[in-house]
Amino acid sequence: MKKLGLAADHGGYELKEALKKWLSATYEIQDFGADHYDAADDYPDFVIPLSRAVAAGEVERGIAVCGSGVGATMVANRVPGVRACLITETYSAHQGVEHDALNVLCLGGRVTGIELAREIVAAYLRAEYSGEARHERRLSKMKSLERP
Ligand SMILES: O=C(CO)[C@H](O)[C@H](O)[C@H](O)COP(=O)(O)O
Repeated sequence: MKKLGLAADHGGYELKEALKKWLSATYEIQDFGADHYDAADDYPDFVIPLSRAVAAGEVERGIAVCGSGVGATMVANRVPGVRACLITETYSAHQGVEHDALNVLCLGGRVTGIELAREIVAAYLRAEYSGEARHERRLSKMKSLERP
C-alpha cells in the first residue's frame, strides 16, 4: 500500500478533506494540513512540508490542493526531487506518472469537483512509472537542473 501525503490551503481545504475521507479506506495518509479552514492561510506552509516528505521518500506520493492548483504546483516544483503538475483530466494523471514520474498531483479546489477529482486521483494512484529508456533519458535531463 502506498503512503500518501495530502496538503491544502483554504482554497483546497474542502476538496482535501473529501479526498482524505475517501482515500483513508485504502491508503495510509499523512495530512500536512491545513487542519482547519482559515481564509488567511498560505499554501506554501502546507505544500512545502508535503513536498519535502515526498522528496525524502517519507511518503510515496503527494496530492496538493489550493484554489486553482497553480500556486501549489509552483511551490512544490521548487523542492528538488519533486515533479508536480496541475492536473484537470485523467489522461495526464496517469501518463504523468508513467512517462514523467509525477510524484505530486496538484488540484484546484475551486476548479475541479469531487467526482472528477476522485477519477483523477484514482488514475494517478493506479499508474506506475514505466522506466523506459526514453523517459529515463528525459528525466535525467530534467534532474540535471536540480540543485541539492
Ligand atoms: O489558488 C491558489 C494559488 O494558486 C491559492 O488557493 C491561493 O491562496 C489563492 O490565491 C487564495 O486566494 P484568496 O483570495 O486569498 O482566498
